[in-house]
Amino acid sequence: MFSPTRAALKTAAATTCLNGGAKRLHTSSFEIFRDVSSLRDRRRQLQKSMRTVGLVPTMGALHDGHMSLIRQAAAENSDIVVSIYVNPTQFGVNEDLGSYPRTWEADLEKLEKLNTELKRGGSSSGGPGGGTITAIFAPTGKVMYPTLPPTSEINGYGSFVTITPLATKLEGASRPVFFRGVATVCTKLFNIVKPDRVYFGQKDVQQCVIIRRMVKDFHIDTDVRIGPTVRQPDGLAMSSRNVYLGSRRRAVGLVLSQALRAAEKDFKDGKVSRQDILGAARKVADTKLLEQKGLKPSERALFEVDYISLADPESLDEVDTIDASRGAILSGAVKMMPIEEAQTGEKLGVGEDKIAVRLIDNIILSPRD
Ligand SMILES: Nc1ncnc2c1ncn2[C@@H]1O[C@H](COP(=O)(O)OP(=O)(O)OP(=O)(O)O)[C@@H](O)[C@H]1O
Ligand SMILES: CC(C)(CO)[C@@H](O)C(=O)[O-]
Ligand code: BAL
Repeated sequence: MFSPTRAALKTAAATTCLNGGAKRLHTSSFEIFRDVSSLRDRRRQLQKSMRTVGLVPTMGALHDGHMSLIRQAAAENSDIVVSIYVNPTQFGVNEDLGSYPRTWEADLEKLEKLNTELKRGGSSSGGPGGGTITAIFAPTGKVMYPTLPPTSEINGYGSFVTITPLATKLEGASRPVFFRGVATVCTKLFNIVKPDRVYFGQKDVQQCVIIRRMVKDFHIDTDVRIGPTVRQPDGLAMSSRNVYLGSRRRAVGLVLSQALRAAEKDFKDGKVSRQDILGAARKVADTKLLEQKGLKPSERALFEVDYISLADPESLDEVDTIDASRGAILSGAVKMMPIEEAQTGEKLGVGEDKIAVRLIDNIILSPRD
């Protein structure tokens, strides 16, 4: 019988929760691994028992988007590994690594709650597919980057995985080291966990395309599964970074999903040209920006559109006309600028809305038969 090493902490010892005003320890159903060898021991044991493993890579600050990926993994595997690691190499030197939300205790509680639900679910051992969360992998920086300290410099030294030209397009144009960092850390995670299946969210659509390409080109023995984008009722895509948005920027930030929806409507109405489809999206964004610029600094939330793209689903090359047999990816990024003047009593986000926030979103325009 496997017994956890010191590195595989039982969450019982790692988390506390408030219950009726009193702090109490609660026992939990998964193990937390901080190093590679103990997790590998566990993986070998699962392999011997013919169990299947689904890996859900995350950077923590968990929300319903992450939970839906875990549910999907539970429907398709017996055991789920959730990794929580804020990977420094995917943040550019001037990006928000330092302020990226870190909510370890709350994350564990959410995972515990979900596991209870999965255990009660469809089958005797777990959710509809029988799966439950078996392990959390929360490595240290030294574990993930054992030789050289991680660098975010474009020409910095290190062992990196690069997937070009995909990594240079769309998000990569504004975040030049982003996908090098993502591909590198995911290669490490896949090597460590050896998952049968890996789960990624469509919200980060370029990441999905790149991971698929990486798995194909490096013959990585895993199946890439993509979960749908989970949204707030008004359409805003859930994202860990949404906590930075106070009510004013949150309301205006909806412009991205609204612009993409307008473009999707044109496609559904039979239009296939770039000009028509992106024109519809730009009109929504331009109108909103003009409206905001007309308001007082204490009332407005300004934003910059980084890109709105209509691209081929595999190459991510921009397309002039949608090929009906391939469909296209409609995607965009906007930067919500810091608010200029807060009102008394205004609901502000984490960081008091002084941090610029990059929002991304996309819609898949499916091939027509
Ligand atoms: N709204 C969502 N719906 C479905 N999957 C999501 C959603 N948001 C994130 N994911 C997926 O969860 C996984 C982990 O993402 P991550 O931890 O970076 O969260 P995030 O919300 O994307 O954070 P960020 O604010 O950095 O974009 C990724 O595969 C990502 O695509
Ligand atoms: C896949 C990932 C966990 C790699 O750090 C990250 O890019 C994310 O959360 O989308
Ligand atoms: N989910 C994307 C992670 C990032 O923006 O760094």
